[in-house]
Amino acid sequence: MTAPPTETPFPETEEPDDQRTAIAALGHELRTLVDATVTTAAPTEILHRMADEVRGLTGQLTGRRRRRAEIPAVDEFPGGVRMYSPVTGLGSPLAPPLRVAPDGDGVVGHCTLGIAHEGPPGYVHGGMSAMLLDELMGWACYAAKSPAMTVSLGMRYRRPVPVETPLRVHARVTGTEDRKAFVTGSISTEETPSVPLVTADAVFVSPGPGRARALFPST
Ligand SMILES: CCCCCCCCCC(=O)SCCNC(=O)CCNC(=O)[C@H](O)C(C)(C)COP(=O)(O)OP(=O)(O)OC[C@H]1O[C@@H](n2cnc3c(N)ncnc32)[C@H](O)[C@@H]1OP(=O)(O)O
Repeated sequence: MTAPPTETPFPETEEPDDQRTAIAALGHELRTLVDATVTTAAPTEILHRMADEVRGLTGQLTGRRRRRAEIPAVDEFPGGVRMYSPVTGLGSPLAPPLRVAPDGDGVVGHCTLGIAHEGPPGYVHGGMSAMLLDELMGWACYAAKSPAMTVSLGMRYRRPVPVETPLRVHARVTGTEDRKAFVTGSISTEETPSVPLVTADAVFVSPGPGRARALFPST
């Protein structure tokens, strides 16, 4: 039977910025590895050797720093840095990562998706498009001073989204009603931002105070 993972907090002497730099450096190398893994033509003996070597490397990432729902010390939640977000996290091997900035009355995100995010050959998986938009629409709610969670998300896939192509994602809150925010979003290429490839409409709801405490006890 496997022993339960031990808690290994960051040493208290480490500055969050130093931790973030190291986390981002590892995230970058892991994303590069993921990209190489899904595009390699290396022979099977190399793949077997790599599997052994990666297993050895994984063994060096000892301990377990986080319990479920615990917010990492390097994060600012809600609305700030999230090092391990699967969308924006510089430390996540899963994230593109999406770079987010304010844009007029909404927010804009920039990223390039790779072959690891492919659905139809040469084009982005529809679930990835939904994930980018869901996240950025959440940022639009936060920018509108109303941190909220998605309760419904409608997607319209108009044209396929190309991989290995710089993308522009946009989102803004179009209206509010009590704790509800109505949000729209779109994905286009950076080259042709006026042509939306995917559009989305969503409803977000800010959890009431009691609900928020129950959902996010670490805040
Ligand atoms: C807080 C910051 C978080 C930032 C993270 C950003 C991450 C990116 C976005 C995500 O991926 S979030 C993850 C996916 N979403 C979820 O897991 C949410 C699951 N849903 C819930 O946990 C609860 O619905 C929620 C906490 C959001 C709200 O529960 P509450 O108990 O506080 O609210 P309530 O159920 O009373 O609903 C409030 C209002 O919203 C309305 N509503 C609920 N679901 C709806 C729906 N599907 N469509 C339209 N309206 C809806 C509901 O009718 C009501 O309207 P009225 O006040 O007019 O009656």
